[in-house]
Amino acid sequence: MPGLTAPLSASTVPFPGDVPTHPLLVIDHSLIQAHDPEELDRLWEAATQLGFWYLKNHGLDEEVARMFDVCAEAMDLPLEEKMRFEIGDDGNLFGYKARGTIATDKNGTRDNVEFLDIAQDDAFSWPVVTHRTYPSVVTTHMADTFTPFMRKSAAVNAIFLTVFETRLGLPAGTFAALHDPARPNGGEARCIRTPPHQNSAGVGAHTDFGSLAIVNNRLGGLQVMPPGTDQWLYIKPVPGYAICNIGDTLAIFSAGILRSNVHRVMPPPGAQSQFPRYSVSFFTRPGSDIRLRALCEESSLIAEAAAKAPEGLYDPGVTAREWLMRRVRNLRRKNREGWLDSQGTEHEGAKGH
Ligand SMILES: O=C(O)CCC(=O)C(=O)O
Ligand SMILES: [Fe+2]
Repeated sequence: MPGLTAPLSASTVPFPGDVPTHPLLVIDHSLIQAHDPEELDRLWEAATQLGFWYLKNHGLDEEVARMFDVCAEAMDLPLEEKMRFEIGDDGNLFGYKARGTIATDKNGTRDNVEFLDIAQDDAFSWPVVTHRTYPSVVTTHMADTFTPFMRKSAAVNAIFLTVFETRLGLPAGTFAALHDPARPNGGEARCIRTPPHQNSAGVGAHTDFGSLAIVNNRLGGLQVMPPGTDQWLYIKPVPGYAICNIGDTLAIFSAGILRSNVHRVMPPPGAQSQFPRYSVSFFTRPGSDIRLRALCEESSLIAEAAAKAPEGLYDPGVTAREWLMRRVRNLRRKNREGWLDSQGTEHEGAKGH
């Protein structure tokens, strides 16, 4: 009966209490800024053990709230308008990624998520276009929503990078130079929308391509597999907390000392599955022309770690741009050759590529 029960909404249906979750370390950004020694130790532990942590007191609440609103509005644009900005199969990532274009497993299962990826370079150079143009809602809200969200998120990540380079024994400013926003780079904001009532992975198991991610979630679905286990654990969204993680390019620069851990996005658990799921992320990535390699000459700690690692693991022989494009190309279903499962069955999409 109307009035007796409050209407269900995504913000009032809680994350269920009976699914396995990971108790991520909680890092207080204001204590990191104040160089609190214990907090710096905890950040280092989080970054090297799991590669994921919660971040509180980050000062991004208003910017993130605006991003959720504007991203929902942008995703509501007609599909044909969004498709004018589709990223295609050549390895580009900035723009719109339609549902069903990425394989979420080796059998080529189609993903069910839409992405809108907006380059940091475009947001920072706005209204000058550095890489490309975007759907109308993004253009309308670049200056009041995307640019401030990215500027603040980039500043948070810049502080993390300073902490990490100190701990790694790198000369001051090494990571700042590798991620200099003044030179073209792969940094971006990403909005993701998953429709309600799904039963397969939205984003398949992956490690992030770049250096650092800040993920903002209201509904569950993000899962992490702790090292040495084969169990997926949910990362429960906590109001006011962002979820931060290390990506592959920081793992490469540090010869694996900083951990880029596997994760995926499943449909929201329990009653939350009846709502569309939105997430708002920011990714810091290296300068496009930076050659990816462990920074052995710059740090004896990294040199020691690299010496123990399998040959070539932290020296992929490509620039950050080539690395990103290769990883994105490999995700697209159209570029995956021979959809062969363990029975040798060829799946749709295999031919002609
Ligand atoms: O939507 C999320 O919670 C995380 C998305 C993610 O892992 C990614 O975009 O790399
Ligand atoms: Fe990710």
